[in-house]
Amino acid sequence: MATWKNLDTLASYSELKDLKDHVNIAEAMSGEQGAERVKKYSTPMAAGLAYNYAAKEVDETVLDALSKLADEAELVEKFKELYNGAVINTGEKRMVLHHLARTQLGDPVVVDGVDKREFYLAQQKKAADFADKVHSGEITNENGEKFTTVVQIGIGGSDLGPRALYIALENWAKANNTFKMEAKFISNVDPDDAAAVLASADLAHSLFIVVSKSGTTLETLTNEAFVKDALTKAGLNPSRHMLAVTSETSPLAKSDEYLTAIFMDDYIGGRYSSVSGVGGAILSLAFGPDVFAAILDGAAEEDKLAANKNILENPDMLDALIGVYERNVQGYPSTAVLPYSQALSRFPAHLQQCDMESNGKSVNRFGEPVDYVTGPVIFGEPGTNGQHSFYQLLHQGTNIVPLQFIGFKKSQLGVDVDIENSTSQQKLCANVAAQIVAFACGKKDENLNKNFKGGRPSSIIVGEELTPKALGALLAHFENKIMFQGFVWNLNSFDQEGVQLGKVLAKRVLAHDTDGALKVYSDLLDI
Ligand SMILES: O=P(O)(O)OC[C@H]1O[C@H](O)[C@H](O)[C@@H](O)[C@@H]1O
Repeated sequence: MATWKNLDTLASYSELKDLKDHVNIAEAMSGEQGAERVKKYSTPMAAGLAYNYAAKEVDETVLDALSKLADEAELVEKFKELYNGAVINTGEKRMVLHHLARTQLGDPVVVDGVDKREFYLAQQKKAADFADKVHSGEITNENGEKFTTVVQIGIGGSDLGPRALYIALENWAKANNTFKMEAKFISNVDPDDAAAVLASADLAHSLFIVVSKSGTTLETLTNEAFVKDALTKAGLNPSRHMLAVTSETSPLAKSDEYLTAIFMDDYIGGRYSSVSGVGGAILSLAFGPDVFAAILDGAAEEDKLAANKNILENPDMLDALIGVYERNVQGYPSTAVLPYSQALSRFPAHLQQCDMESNGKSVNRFGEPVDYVTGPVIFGEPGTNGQHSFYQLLHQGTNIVPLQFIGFKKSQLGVDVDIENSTSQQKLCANVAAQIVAFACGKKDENLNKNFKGGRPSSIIVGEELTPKALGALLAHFENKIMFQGFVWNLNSFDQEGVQLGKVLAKRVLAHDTDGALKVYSDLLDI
């Protein structure tokens, strides 16, 4: 059994702290030495991706210290306990089994006589069979016409991951003839969200997936009622247009108002649920079950790498440890995720939930306050758009923000033009290469307003093309990174008590049970 200790009790952490400002990245990345680093500091990921950390503030000494930290914090042992079914989510007293939805890394995990791997596979099959029947026209609307659009109703983990993955593969599926149905998403309780999506959809040919693990989320239940109302007003029978993805114990599971219900369980957290029916139903309907299976394959391959004890061969753990060094030793407050791929436009938003809801905590897994900083603020936008927006601060602002670039050699659609001797794809890739060096090395200028200090660390995940498998690997990489960081910080990364208070107060406002500032704000907003 691994022992769970606070980071500041570990000897290897004291050693690591002595290495503050150990590497001058501006120097290290200049000239021949820089060229050597780019070749050397790269480790393979799944699906042909590579994690290149040449522009991070590391060298052999820092890597050695990080390796000692990984060993002392027993990161691989803790991961093993997690996938073998230990109660890692101490706050909710639950196992954490999202890896099991894509691969069996360890022992069978059996609950009440049910093998959980079998359960997840059965639900995947249920989603796949349902999608096949919709595509073949076995399941149709009341007039016997095929459904053409699928709309997911969900929020948080029941929206962000599936939406990011759908957007990531929409063009790829079109280019590879696997595009089956257009997908849309309704998440916000803002009525303009549902109204706008419904106005853009052909209701008679639309399927709606109500996705809520708990089956009690205010926004999702409200939007479900909103959609049912619209369907009824259009003379359609809602129960012929809706399916549910939920826990077997949730109120939605008992309803007979759905075409089918695909189940998840308490052991897959919302923000880790894209690989369950939460992502499986919509992605199988939109692109076909094989595409969803390929995402799972990519994730499974990455998970296997995450079980490797050698940090140089475990890109997820290495990324996590470098992040801890940046946060706890260098004191950087945030991390930017910068995909140079329009297809990944919602991926930073998904990671924002995944990371900040997991590791945005001030008490350890035993409920005791910790004396060190934990999860960073995560934000990001695709490049090159971000360059024309917030990169000014990243280059010359007073805070150093570590950067996580993602780039692909090929575009998904392959439609391009050659202008001034380069294609758009080449221009895109040229920009990411330029940014890494600009951030790391800077440029001296006597005019301080034009001076770039450099010393701004970044890493890049590089791939051939954003395929379903590469996307699965990318998803798992970040999930595993967040998990390892939670282990280092001795947090429970798998509950989210911090979202509760606001919900409780909102209920009081709606029940007109307010006083003090809450009452005045309620009046101000006309509630
Ligand atoms: O899937 P649901 O139960 O509807 O939950 C949807 C979301 O709401 C909660 O407030 C949590 O913050 C999220 O982690 C969760 O993904």
